[in-house]
Amino acid sequence: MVSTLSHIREIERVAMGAVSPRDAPVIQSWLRCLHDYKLDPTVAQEAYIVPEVKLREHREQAEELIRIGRSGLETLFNQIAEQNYVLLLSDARGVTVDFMGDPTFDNQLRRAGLYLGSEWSENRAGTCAVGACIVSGEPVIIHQDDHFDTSHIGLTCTAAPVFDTLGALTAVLDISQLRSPTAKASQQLALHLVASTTRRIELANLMTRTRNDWVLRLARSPEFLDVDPDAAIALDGSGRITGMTHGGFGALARSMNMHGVATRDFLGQPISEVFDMDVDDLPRFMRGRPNGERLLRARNGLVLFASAIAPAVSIRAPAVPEPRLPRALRDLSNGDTAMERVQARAAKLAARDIPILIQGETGSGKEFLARAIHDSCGNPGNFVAVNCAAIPEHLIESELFGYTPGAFTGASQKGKRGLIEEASGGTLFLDEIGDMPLALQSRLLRVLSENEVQPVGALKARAVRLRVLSASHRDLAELVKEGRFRQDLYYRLNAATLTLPSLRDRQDLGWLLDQLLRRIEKENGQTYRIDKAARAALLSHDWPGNLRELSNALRVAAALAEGDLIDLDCLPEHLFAEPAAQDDDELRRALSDCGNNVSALARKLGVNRSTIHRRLKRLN
Ligand SMILES: Nc1ncnc2c1ncn2[C@@H]1O[C@H](COP(=O)(O)OP(=O)(O)OP(=O)(O)O)[C@@H](O)[C@H]1O
Repeated sequence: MVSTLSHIREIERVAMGAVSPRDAPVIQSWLRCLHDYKLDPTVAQEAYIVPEVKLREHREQAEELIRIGRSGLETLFNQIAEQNYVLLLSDARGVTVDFMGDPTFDNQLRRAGLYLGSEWSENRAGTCAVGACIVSGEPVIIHQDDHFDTSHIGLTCTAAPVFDTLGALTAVLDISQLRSPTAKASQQLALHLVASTTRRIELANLMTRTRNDWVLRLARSPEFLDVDPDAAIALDGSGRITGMTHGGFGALARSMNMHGVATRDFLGQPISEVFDMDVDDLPRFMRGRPNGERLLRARNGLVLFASAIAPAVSIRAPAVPEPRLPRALRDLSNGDTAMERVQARAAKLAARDIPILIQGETGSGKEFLARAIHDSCGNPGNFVAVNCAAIPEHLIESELFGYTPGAFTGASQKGKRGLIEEASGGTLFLDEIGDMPLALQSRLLRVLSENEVQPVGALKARAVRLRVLSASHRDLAELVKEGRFRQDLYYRLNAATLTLPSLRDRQDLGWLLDQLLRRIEKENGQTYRIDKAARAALLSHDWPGNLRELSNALRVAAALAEGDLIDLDCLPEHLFAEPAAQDDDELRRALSDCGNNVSALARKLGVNRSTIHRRLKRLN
């Protein structure tokens, strides 16, 4: 093994610009350690294990990934345990959230940092496989004195990234040995094993998350098509790519000569842009067909084998077929549990004439959902949205109910059909219903009970047939208690409630961001890219104005973009503002009241754990 001193001298020579025979990823990482993280090669630092409480938080956040990845990890561990490898699954911040190793060596492994809770981010540990993999997004071997810190130069570590279906790096799988042969080539098999395990974890994750989409599996050879494909793509009902196994598809894209194209750029594209097929061809690729018929030609000519799996809702439960979500409701989310529940309930309610109250913070998409329910219910009439807070109080009555010619001073000579009548045969959407004056609440109640409307000044009522959806960001039950909202109207409007999650609690924020950007691209007739830092800033903001705020921020960013690149400079400054100090103190106190248990606090405040973690992170 090399001496500590000669290792330090080598790093110093590289720092001076000397040419080195080491692999490029190693040299790039050494330079980052020196220049970006200002690490000193002469200062050795033992491996860092995060405190128990922190580890619990990291594990809680990675809970689903650990569950999905477990069987792949166990299979891999069984293959490598004989050679005294240990296996580490780290999160995107480099903290080991799952670990498998031989308990006989527990003490040595813990000291070396090959243990649950060890943090292998590059800025803390210097060049290491997990850290270099997080930065580059590529599989990597960091063998013995490739490590920057002399404390780690005995180890050999091989890591590969795990991406979520939208291309964000969510975890790194690493296998390491305390002692290994000197030749780095001895780790090539390890590299192959971790890369194929991450490919399988990504596939399992895609299958779990895209139950409402088609999945197209791709393989270079027919034997592996159904058992261990090279990559998989999820497609929505119109044939657009909604997700993929990024590691596997990246490798396929390279063999299709698509070098330098980020796999994320394929999201939202019609499948016909990449392959010689259309959405209607998908059933042709389903299992049971001879492999010869399941050939798929890429646009560049490469021929692959493809196997299609229809949306799982109709496949997995043939006995009680779940209706596929109507198109308009299907596109509201992608992988957010709370939204999936809202969508499923909305689809069932849309089919019946049941009044629905939609609750949610401002900008969380209440009107968007109401419109989707209207579009799904098949009523031929209009969707008429009335914002009860925006119409001046003295006009609400005439706007809603209409009036007869000359009904009051200033009224039009021709009279006016009210919005309620406009909506007859369709949907009346009463937004901010909590702001409707009490007197009008009684008249509205009569319309709903008797299915007729009496315009101002009219002697006779006219029949109407309405579906009523209403929304409020205020707690209507509370307004009823305070006597500011009629209880009977509340029950009439609120046969069922749908509550939209706020944006900061959504698990599919990255997907929403891409959706909104696609919409802006269409409006502007131009495509955009968001760089890593800007994307991270967008993903970590709290979004008090929810989807409206995000959509506006992206519109401004697109306008400010140099060419097609959206970077930090294009984002509104308030995105980087810190929360008020008073809020921070309150949060600390609330956490301490809950015995420093994040889950308990999240339950108490009615938000996701990730929201609390994000705020705590900002508090440091
Ligand atoms: N699921 C979605 N996908 C894409 N865009 C959405 C989605 N939901 C809402 N939006 C967009 O977000 C913005 C705000 O949505 P919307 O007006 O429906 O919110 P709201 O909750 O009704 O707001 P408010 O409380 O102010 O009335 C709109 O521009 C809408 O197009």
